[in-house]
Amino acid sequence: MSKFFLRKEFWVGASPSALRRLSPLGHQQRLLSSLSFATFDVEEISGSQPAEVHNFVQGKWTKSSNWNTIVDPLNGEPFIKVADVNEMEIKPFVESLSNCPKHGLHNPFKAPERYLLYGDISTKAAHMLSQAKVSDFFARLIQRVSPKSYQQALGEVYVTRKFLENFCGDQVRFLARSFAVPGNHLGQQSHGFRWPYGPVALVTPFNFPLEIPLLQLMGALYMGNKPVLKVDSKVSIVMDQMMRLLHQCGMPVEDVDFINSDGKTMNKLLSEAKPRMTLFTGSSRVAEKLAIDLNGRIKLEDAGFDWKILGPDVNEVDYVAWVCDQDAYACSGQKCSAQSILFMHENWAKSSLTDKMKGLAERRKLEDLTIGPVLTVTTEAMLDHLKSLLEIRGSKLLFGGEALENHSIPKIYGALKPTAVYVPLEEILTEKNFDLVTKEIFGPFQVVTEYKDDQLHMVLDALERMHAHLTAAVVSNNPIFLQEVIGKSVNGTTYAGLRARTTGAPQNHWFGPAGDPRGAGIGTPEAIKLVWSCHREVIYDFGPVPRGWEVPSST
Ligand SMILES: N[C@@H](CCC=O)C(=O)O
Repeated sequence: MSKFFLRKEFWVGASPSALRRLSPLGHQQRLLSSLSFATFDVEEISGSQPAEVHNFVQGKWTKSSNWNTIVDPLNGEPFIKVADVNEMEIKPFVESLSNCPKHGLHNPFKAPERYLLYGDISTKAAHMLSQAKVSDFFARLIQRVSPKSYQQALGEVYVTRKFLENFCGDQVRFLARSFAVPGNHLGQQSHGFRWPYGPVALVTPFNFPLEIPLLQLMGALYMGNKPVLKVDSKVSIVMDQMMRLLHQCGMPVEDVDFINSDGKTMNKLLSEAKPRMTLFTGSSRVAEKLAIDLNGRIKLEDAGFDWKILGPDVNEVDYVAWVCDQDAYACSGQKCSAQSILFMHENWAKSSLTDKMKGLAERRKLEDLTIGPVLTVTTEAMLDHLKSLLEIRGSKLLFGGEALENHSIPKIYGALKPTAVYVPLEEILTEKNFDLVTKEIFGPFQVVTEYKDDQLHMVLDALERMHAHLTAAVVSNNPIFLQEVIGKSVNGTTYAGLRARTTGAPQNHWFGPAGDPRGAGIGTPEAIKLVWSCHREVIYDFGPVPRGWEVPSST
């Protein structure tokens, strides 16, 4: 088949056969019947055969009076119908959440067998995800709604599976491990327990349709909470199918509610059902609003204007250029961990690094989704931002800076070539430019700058002035340099060393912002315990009362 035909077929409607070619399983049949949990064949979803996303509440799948139509990000065809709950329809969700007591569905003193149940559910779900046809189903479904390369989508499924494997067997109960401290007298001992919040809410974004909601959802459940889950409607189809898989793996149907609605309805649900804790992953703007609306009962994994600093020691230029390319442009830059600014030591600036980055960026193509639609920023907005940056004295376009061509990505979404713009460090730091330069563009866009040895303090000043502190990379094997930068910065997930990156945190790395008491984490046992449980201390004091004890004088 000619290249031309492939390309054309791609834009005219992402036909099932063209889409199938994106997956290495290729023409191997994905029989719907062989995926007992799935309600559609992922390759067949199209304008003429739209898939449906339902809600799940009080143990049942439900529809609603309104349907929200999601368009195919590759061709604008309305291809998914989401049952959209409106403000008049939230009652069952409010009741369901309100039925869960503050002490949760389980805790160390109540239904401890449920810790084991969740170990079993994790074992089964991990096993299902380890089957090629199941992981392919989810990888392709992710690609359909949040376009990224097959490898990136499969990576998301892999992280999810590994996470589930980490919490098989007794590992869920070990999350609720308590400790004891001897008391002051015989019979007294203090015990610290991990306690659930009870009814909780979980709101997750479009960019990791499986990894973020699943990891957080399971964390919430492991610790004994009852969550209501809301995923960005553009991608909630993925968790609709995952919920079905979890039910098959033995998850009690009363344990999780799943709602699709607009933000206003969700806000109403939260204010009426009063979850004891809400985990929000998404934009800082919404995060700040929710923090007020929910009186601070919230944990956040919000935006990141994530930085990478290349230290004075230049080594492995090809490798470092490749990591920069992945960090800035994989998933079209739509990772909260994406590299937004690169501070290069002048030694790197003299190397071939930026040329190599340009070469790598130019390899990316829409055909395999190594570059693709930007779901929350339009092409125009990205080009306008670029224009404003190019007005700064001394700035220049390094590469990209143009809209993608020959595509049918709808206008509501962005389509930009991987872009890097150089802005001088002195200019970044000015009062006038700082906010502009450090504005996060959730797309394939990065700022590059350069510093000299005696300007490291200016780089550190820039880090100090930034607002979000999610991921960071310090690319150097010089321990003194690393010490200086790590000691004077705060980002929650910081990679250090020649192979440092900002993205691609697997389930075994804590991932989350630091420097904010509301900061949440995802992935590790520590993240689960911090986000989804609180400390409860039970102080046993059995006696005996000392022989001969007498009532003392009042104090
Ligand atoms: N593992 C993903 C982030 C998941 C977000 O919570 C990354 O490293 O970009």
